[in-house]
Amino acid sequence: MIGSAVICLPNFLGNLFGTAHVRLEGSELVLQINGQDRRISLADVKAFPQIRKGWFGGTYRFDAGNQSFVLRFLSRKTLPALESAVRSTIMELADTRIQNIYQQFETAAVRQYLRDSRVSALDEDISSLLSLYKPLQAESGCLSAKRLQQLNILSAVQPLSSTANEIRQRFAHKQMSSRKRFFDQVESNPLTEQQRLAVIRNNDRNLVLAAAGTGKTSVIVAKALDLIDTAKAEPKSILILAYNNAAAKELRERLEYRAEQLHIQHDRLPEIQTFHALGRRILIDAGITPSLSRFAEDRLALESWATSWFEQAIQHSERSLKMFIRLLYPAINPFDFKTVQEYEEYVRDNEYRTLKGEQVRGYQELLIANWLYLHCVDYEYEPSYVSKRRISAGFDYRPDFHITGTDIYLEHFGIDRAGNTRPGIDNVKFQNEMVSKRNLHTEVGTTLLETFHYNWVEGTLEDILEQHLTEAGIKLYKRPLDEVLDALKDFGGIAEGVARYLKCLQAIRVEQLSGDEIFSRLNAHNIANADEYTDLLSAFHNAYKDKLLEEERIDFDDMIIRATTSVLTGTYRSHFSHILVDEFQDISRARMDFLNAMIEKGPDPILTVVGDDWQSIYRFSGGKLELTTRFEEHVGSHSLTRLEKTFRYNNSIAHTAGMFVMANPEQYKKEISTHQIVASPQVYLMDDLIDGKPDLQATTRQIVSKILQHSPDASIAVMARYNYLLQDARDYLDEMCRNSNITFWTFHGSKGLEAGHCIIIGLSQGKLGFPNSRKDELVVEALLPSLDPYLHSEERRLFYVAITRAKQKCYLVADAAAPSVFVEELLSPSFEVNIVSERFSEKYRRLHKCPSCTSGYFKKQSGQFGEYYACSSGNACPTKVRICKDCNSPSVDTQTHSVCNNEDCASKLPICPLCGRPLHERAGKYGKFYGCSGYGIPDDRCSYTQTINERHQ
Ligand SMILES: Nc1ncnc2c1ncn2[C@@H]1O[C@H](COP(=O)(O)OP(=O)(O)OP(=O)(O)O)[C@@H](O)[C@H]1O
Repeated sequence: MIGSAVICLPNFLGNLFGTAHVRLEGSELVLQINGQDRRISLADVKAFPQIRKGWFGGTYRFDAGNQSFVLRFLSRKTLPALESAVRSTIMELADTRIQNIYQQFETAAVRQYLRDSRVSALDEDISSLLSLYKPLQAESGCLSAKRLQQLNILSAVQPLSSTANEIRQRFAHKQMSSRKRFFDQVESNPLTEQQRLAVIRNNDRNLVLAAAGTGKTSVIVAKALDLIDTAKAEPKSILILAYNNAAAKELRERLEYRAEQLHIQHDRLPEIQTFHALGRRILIDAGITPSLSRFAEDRLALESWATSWFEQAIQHSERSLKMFIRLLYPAINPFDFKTVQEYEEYVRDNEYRTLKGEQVRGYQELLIANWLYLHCVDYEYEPSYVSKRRISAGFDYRPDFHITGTDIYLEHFGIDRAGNTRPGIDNVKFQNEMVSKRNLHTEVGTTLLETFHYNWVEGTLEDILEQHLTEAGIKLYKRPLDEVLDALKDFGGIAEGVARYLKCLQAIRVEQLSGDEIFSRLNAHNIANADEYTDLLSAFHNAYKDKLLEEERIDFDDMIIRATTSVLTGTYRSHFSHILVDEFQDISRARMDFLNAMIEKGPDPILTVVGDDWQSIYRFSGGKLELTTRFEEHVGSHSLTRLEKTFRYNNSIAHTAGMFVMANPEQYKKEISTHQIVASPQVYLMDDLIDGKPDLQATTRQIVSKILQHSPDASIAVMARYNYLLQDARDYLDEMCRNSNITFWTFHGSKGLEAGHCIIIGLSQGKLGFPNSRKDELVVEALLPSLDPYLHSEERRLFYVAITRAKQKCYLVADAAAPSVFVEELLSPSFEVNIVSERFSEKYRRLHKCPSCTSGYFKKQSGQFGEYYACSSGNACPTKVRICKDCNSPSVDTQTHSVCNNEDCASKLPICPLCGRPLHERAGKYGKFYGCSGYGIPDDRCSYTQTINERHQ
């Protein structure tokens, strides 16, 4: 019986101090303190109350809820009756309490996947229940057999923090069998065990980590339908977020089709939205009518607005114009390169164009050229010197600048104040060459003006130029601003700057950077002129925001940012209890903030994200890979499910692509198994040569016709890093496309697609090669989400995406003379690539290897004077190479001979040590001798001669 009114009064001391009395009313203990009643439910007490009788009366102590109570100076006479009544009431409550807690446990951990957020509260309840009733287990008759059993179960699972995983496994195991029929039928093929687990696991946060072709879409479809089929969630409370419209459409179609197969009605399907569409709807719900700016969808309109903004900004202000010119190219300091290779690759892959439009070697040359142009000084860059005289072996003397119409030359020497050269350059040799150049000018009677790297470092380069030229009698005038602006437009400088600053704007918007943050990011990346860039970018960003405000429009970033604010401020209330996100590896900071707001303000939702860290390729639009690779750190505790069985491609493609992408230690390690098993490599490496000459068109056509010959219905994708290569391919394959299934994808555009055969072209080194390693994007790079430090990490993932589009065979077409570094990596036997072309053999590669550059190879080119070899390091390479007259291989100049690189030929052509022209055998009155072939050249006659065995002049 509950409800005997028992009262325990204070004793005389209690009365004196005005202490409480305690009474039991039903299942409530009422403490009367200072005339006020305080009611405590005995269903909340954590342990039996303790009484103590002392000299000054009884003490009553108990814990309830989160509070402990100690009542003193109680009447010793009435205390035992109260204690016994309270004790019996607690015992009478045992049945209900055990049942309640057990039910809570059952609901949270047996009928559902145990959520992390439930563990600690449940653990606490179970632990107080056990401490209260466990000791009474032995007292016969106290508890029913059922309650005893429940108590035992609760005792066995305690503490939940340790047993949670086992409990979850048991749950998953049971679901596997009870939901087998569903899992077998929900997709066109039975789900794999991993896919089933991804559906079953409904922790607060769930990460489904997949690889290409492992059925991520299948998992999302199955998970949504499972929630509906089991009535775990109302369709309206499920939200699926797709990366873009195309992905949302595909998901919608697949979901509708599968739902139909399962007889789930069309109106019982969840919402599939892109982040933007949802953001827009939230804003509408919150009473804001968002009109999308035309800039968001019309790239040309944005470019044209940005172009006129920059033109306006610079055409009336000399300061702004100069700043624009100065910032157009990154101020790279050659002394900052740690290795020669780094420097060579930098020169190879980057372009500095002067206001006159010519390409120069580096930033300091650019400054000089532009300074001359701005001061109306006509010049030629790296002209042939009046004499073909050599300064060093294999290299004609070409001074940096010649002032047109004069005999004045300008050399910019790369040394610091102490006379040191940049790392990797032989200091002594360089100093000797400087002396030789000076001597040559003296000998020939030309004027040499000198500037130095340290002038630039000290900020005096332009002053010194002015001083030298004035002293040399050159008149300097300021070129009118409109002429300079026209020059900028003519060589594409404005367009180049605008394109880059628009990328910066995108990064600033998506990362939501303030002016201070822009500056600190640029600074952290050692960008020279960071303060000027910050001013320029902040002004550009403000102008953009003003433009949107003026037109009362928003852009895509606003949609998400403002929707997040609506969720956080409560103007929009989220009703989604399950949020599923596709392509999580490319999620941006702004999108994650939006998700966090939906979680914080929503009805305790479960978040499931599906992604593949190997396929994260959208950093340029804000993709923050670390949210996936460091999920625990950023998002919190979660259940992880890996999808490692791929249905798209065979073990050969999986092995090559997987090993390649995992070379970066920052990527998750995965063991990919494949549905299709083949015995031989299906990734083929071919060169682009036809009859020994590079011919990409003919090579691609040849591969396509071979594929069609074997399987006329084959689906073929021609893929490249850049669109322009595909544009060409579309043209030259036009005819073949008419009767066959050929598509053209950029690597980025191929995401989510597949074809039987993939032909990957453009795998060369260089500026438009792959991987892309241009430094002019440094400012953009600094503003984008941080990148893992592994070299070319994003481009590596891009290559992984490209290779894994192929279901059967993947053909890599590379420039054998200067293959992409990725192709060089794939040459290692551990990749098991089928190397079709012998041009990739060690011997052939040695034959084309440039002896002066670390990663340069000689490539045959055609020019107005016929064919010639050039080193792939471009401007960075000082080597002079000719075509060997005996075997057509590259032949490299030394001081006295041009020596064929082909070890089987080893032909040696004697050349003139003074001017590098070939020596011809001649007959004289003292016998045969070699004479320089430059003897008959009127303007630069070289009369060098040499006896056949012994040299003399
Ligand atoms: N359990 C399965 N059994 C057989 N085939 C499956 C299974 N799950 C998915 N597939 C098939 O595998 C192919 C790839 O699936 P899906 O498009 O979902 O992969 P994905 O992981 O999204 O690929 P990617 O990341 O490359 O875009 C589809 O043709 C799909 O039907």
